[in-house]
Amino acid sequence: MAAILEEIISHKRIEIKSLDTQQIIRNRKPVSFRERLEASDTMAVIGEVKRASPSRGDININIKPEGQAAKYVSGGVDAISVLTDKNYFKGSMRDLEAVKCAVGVPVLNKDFIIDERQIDRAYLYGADVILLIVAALDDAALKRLYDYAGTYGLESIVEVHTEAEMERALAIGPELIGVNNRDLKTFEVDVANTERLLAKYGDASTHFIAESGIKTEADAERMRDAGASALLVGETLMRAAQPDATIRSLKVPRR
Ligand SMILES: O=C(O)c1ccccc1NCC(=O)[C@H](O)[C@H](O)COP(=O)(O)O
Repeated sequence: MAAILEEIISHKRIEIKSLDTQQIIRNRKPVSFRERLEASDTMAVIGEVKRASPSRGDININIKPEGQAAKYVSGGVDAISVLTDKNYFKGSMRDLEAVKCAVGVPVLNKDFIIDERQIDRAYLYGADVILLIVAALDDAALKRLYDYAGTYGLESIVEVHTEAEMERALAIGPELIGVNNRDLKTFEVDVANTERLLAKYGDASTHFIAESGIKTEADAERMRDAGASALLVGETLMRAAQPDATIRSLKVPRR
């Protein structure tokens, strides 16, 4: 595991000790990102609320998440990702809740999930989708957490960066796989990683989401041509003067 991921996960182990295991009333039906993606004739875009990151430091820390989310929606975003980790990304579950209250599109709880209680919390705060990072989980935990999210009707994006992780992800038959272009060992970002992995695995019956380092319409076209049907975009939108216009430019027609 990359050193930064190891460090984040060891903080998560401490964080989850104080998570409440209260009984959760399952009376909310999550909004499906997969259905929206399948109905779209353009590249789907997940806009991310990302105040800061380990690789970039502060990006836009004083942002109002609900205001940023509203700009994303006016650009036609298909889902909104909210980074809720506090220590490394300066986010919170309150950010996610604020976004959920402000928009109707699916909301992704972007965090480092290693325990069922984090999934309970994601549902409780209004998430529709969660992220499971293959590099942070063994096979048994990956399957267990994937299935557990499904009991709430939450969709999971199963994130990979390497071929070995792709093999492990495909073994559980997920509907959504995120291909991260960021190497967490070096922080190097290269959209060619999606091209490389999808040249080998692009025929699998799943939806591929290209994550990280996407800036321009040309990047979106490259990701589409590689076989991705969605993009996850953080820093570019957080720094954009007009995020709505940037989103429109990334929603390139599907082939
Ligand atoms: O962004 C980081 O520095 C980072 C470091 C360690 C673990 C995860 C990290 N990023 C999470 C993400 O996956 C990105 O926020 C997401 O893919 C958007 O990336 P970008 O468009 O490049 O901001």
